Amino acid sequence: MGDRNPGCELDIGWLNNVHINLPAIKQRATALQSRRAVKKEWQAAWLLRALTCIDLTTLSGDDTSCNVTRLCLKAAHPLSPDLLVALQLEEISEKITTAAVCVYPARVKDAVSSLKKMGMADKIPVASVATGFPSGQYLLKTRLEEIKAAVADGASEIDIVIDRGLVIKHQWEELYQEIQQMKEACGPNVHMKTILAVGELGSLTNVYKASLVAMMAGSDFIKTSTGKENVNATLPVGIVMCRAIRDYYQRVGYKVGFKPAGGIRTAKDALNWLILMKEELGTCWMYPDLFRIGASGLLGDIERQLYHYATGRYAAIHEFSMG
Ligand SMILES: O=C[C@H](O)COP(=O)(O)O
Repeated sequence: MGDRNPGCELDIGWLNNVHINLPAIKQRATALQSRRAVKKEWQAAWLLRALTCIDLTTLSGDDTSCNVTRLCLKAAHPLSPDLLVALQLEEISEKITTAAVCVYPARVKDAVSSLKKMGMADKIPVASVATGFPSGQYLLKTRLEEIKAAVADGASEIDIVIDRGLVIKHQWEELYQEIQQMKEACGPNVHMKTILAVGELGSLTNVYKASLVAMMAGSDFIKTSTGKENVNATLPVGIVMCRAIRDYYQRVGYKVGFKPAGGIRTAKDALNWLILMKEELGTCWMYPDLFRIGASGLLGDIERQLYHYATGRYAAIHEFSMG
């Protein structure tokens, strides 16, 4: 990924000048899904692009070094050799990896050592969730320590969660300061993605304001959800966050990345998110330096659709090495 977002002063006036037109956002989300059809070789190319933007994730209570190793193997070799041949991609197979792996802080060492053993540590970054994921309901001191520990163990990307209470109570100054401290805890070389947990923020207006505060405080990416809320990544929320990113870019001059995450399971979902990026932010936001999809269960369906494109038939999900 490129430079880090320097952030800017907290601008409360900007926050107070926000109006979200809910029916228009919903209409736009519906239109995005129906207007643009990506078919045949274009669909295969878009699915490959989506694959390279995935933060391949495991965030389960029963994660062990074994399934983290398997995750890393899958991230490094997401498509089977047969499928790569069928797609005529064998010559560039080393370029076809997921964007990162994403794990709990306690599993960072496992992921780093697995990738090192595969010779992929320089190519696939390890992202760690942190700051009391998924709730964020821990003392700030503990949350900051968690970031530092994950970085010390080798994480080069940190996905922080915010304290949703600060958004619900409109404590923008406190939110700004907490995120700034988290950025500082990440150190100079680590990219920070800020998870807003949009399903718990109460309104799209709050989503827009929280997006702006997160960017003003220096977040390199803003991310929709932890995957653990009742409502996770939805297109209306994505539109609002992308417009906040666009507004921030126009005013501050820095391109912040976007990561939808939570409940993204199908190739069609992935295409819809890519369409949203293209239409709302433009093609430069369709690459892993500015776009990630956080997903634990998406890769299997992308593989399945690519298999169908290459062979004309569908394979069962269990025919692939990991769904
Ligand atoms: O950060 C990524 C999310 O936790 C993934 O959510 P998911 O398991 O619903 O794909």
